[in-house]
Amino acid sequence: MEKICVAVRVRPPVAVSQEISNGNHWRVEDNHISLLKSDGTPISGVTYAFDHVFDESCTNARVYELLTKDIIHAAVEGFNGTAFAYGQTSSGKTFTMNGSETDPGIIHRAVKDIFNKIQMMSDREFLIRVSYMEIYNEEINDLFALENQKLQIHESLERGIFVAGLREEIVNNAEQVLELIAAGEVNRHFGETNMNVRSSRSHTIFRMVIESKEKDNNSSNYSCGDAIRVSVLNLVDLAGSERIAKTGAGGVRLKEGKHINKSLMALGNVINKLSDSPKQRGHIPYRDSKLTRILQPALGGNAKTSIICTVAPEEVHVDETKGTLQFASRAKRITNCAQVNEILTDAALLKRQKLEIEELRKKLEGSRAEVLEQEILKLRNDMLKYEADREKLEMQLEEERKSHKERDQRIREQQMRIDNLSSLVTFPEHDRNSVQNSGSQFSKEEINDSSSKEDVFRTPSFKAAPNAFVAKRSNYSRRTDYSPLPDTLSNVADEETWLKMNKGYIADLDSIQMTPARKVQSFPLSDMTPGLSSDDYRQEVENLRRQLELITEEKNELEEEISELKQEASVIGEIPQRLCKSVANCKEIFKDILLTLQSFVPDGEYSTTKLLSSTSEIGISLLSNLESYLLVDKDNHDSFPRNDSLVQEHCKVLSESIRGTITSLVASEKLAIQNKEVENTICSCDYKDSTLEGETTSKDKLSYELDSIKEKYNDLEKKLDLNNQLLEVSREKYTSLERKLQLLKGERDSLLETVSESSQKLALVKDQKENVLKDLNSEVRRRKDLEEQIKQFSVAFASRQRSFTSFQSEFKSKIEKLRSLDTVSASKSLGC
Ligand SMILES: Nc1ncnc2c1ncn2[C@@H]1O[C@H](COP(=O)(O)OP(=O)(O)OP(=O)(O)O)[C@@H](O)[C@H]1O
Repeated sequence: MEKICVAVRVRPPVAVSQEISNGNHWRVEDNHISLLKSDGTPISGVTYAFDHVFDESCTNARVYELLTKDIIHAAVEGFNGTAFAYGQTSSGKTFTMNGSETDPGIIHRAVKDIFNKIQMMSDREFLIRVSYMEIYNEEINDLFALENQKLQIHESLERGIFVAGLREEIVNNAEQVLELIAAGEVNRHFGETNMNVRSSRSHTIFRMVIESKEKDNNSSNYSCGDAIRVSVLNLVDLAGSERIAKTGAGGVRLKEGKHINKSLMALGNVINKLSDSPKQRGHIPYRDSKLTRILQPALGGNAKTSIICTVAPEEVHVDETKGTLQFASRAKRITNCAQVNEILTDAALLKRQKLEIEELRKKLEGSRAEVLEQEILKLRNDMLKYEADREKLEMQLEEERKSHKERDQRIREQQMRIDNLSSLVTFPEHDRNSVQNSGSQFSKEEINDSSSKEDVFRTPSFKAAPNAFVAKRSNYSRRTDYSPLPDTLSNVADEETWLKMNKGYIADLDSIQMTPARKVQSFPLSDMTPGLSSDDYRQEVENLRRQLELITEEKNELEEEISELKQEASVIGEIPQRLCKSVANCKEIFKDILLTLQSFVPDGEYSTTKLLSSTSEIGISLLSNLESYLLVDKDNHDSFPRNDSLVQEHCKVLSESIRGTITSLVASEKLAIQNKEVENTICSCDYKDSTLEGETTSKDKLSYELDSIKEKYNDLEKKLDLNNQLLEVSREKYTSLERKLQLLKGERDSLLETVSESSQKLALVKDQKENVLKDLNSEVRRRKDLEEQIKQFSVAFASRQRSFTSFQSEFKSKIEKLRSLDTVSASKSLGC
């Protein structure tokens, strides 16, 4: 694991635009860069440290030497490498990557350096392919072939991420490459903005694929000439982030600027995520832009990477410069895991073993007897070890076979479970109907929608198992004109897989893993299919099952709540009926009261009769109104709360008018009494006793009736109050019920969402399962090949054993001869 190398380069304060060139505001000291106050002292807290910080006087040669050279050399040795320039517009990215006539840039120097280094490596032969592309407005164009526009990014097991249809030129020397680059530059999108007269309007990626293998010189060493190293070197000149206001972009420039900023933001997001600790990291959004997708192996993957962040020193750019420095700080935290991408073929392995045997044979021939004996012993031991290894391998194979069978079985079981879950997740038709009938808010559209979604999820999109970012080249020697075009576009690995793949692992190719001499590490099966191991798979299905149980529980609870709500609604529905009844009672009582009152009115008292009859009319009409409102409310729940205030108003009017009537009646009563008193004084004394007695009786009767009326009135008022209270309570209940209903609706929606998510997950699991099945099939095929190879090895071992036995007997006889010679010479010397 190694950190990405990050450097910052400050451009000289050139007058790109007269009004914005106003001096230097940054100080560079060693590998630090600080923002200065107006008095030239550094502002505390605005100092950044990087692997290198280059000031304005620094040349491209120095930048190359310190930052990029190692990566270039490593690429020749078989490591993937990426160098890219990042920074705001006009900060010097293109200058750094392409350079000038007098000071060539990184690309130029890298190309020359690669060919120089190759020349020095006389023991290896190289095949170099170059390509040059640009990402313009989120479209990939081939800079070597104008007709290749809008190219697509693909990912395959063999080649990792690649741009399909991109022209690759096989090159033999640096001059040829530089000519090709110059031709490609012509096709690049440049444009003039307020900030830069020649502003790059696209991201460009110059790519070199370096393949090498040892020269076949039949030397008797331990190396294996058939091992192939394949490395990819990307040299990237990004378009600059820009503020539309500053660049003055409009029309085409504005559109370009938007695309540039968007893809740079995606790059920033990827860098942000990668700079988090692996636990917090989560999903890395490589797929958010073409740029991040292409640079994926260089960002947190199997590559050595350097970033040069260019900044403009002027005060007007301070904010952008700070942004660039923050980006650089985050990038500094990213670690990559680069490894030599070496591919060992079967031929190479056999050759290596043959060389070893040859070496031993030579040793045996030229050595003394004891040494020979020791060697024979060693050979025998080795052979026994090989035998043991072979047996172990066979046992492993047997175990693999068994586990494969078990896995198969488990997958079948999981499939059944998934099918069951799928059928559970899909609401049964009668459920849907019942929900709809019971006034549930499941709309037809929603149900149709969910069912249509389900159909979509059922279509599996195949994603193949992962592999590493190296091409399988068992037939390499026969295919020097290897074409970058994909064999099939269906085997596209997903992002997480790719991420895992690039954590330093290299492809599992053919049967390489069984060879002890293999340098590179291979994936165990479980690593090859991250997230798809049977345990994970079972876990996933288990989670889904639990989720489904929860959902079913929630659904049941919701149904219970809905039935409770229905009950409450029916109770509320009855309230207006009850109110209606009590109003009808009130009406009757009111009529009675008025009739009684009228019966007390003496004949001829027109005003009182009129008063009473008008009160009766008003009262009865009010009560009838109230009754009719309640009857309407009974059928129409929506109007219920609105009419409530109206009813209260009517009740108020009614009680006031009744109160008024009674007051006027009491007043007329008093008046009648006064009149009577006056009459009494005028009347003769003879009649005094008898009249007084009669009056007292009628007065008592009247006051008794009045009291009973008052009582009835009070009862009526109480009842009205009660009704009002009831109305208030039912209104509150109605509101709370409505609130509950809203909540339930929300819950139901979220439930539907969860169900659809579960369906999605199920579909995903199905996909994964299919992938696992496919993997398993390929695994079976691989196992078969393996078995075949083991057989071949067994045969080879047997023949070797035979040759060793013959060697042994040959050497034994030689030793015997030597011994007899020794004995003869000893006896001769004794005889002498
Ligand atoms: N280190 C440097 N020394 C001298 N001149 C420089 C340096 N860096 C940049 N320049 C000059 O500044 C101007 C803008 O630089 P350049 O075009 O490389 O910027 P850029 O970051 O690539 O801009 P854009 O993103 O708009 O393409 C050019 O004229 C370039 O020659």
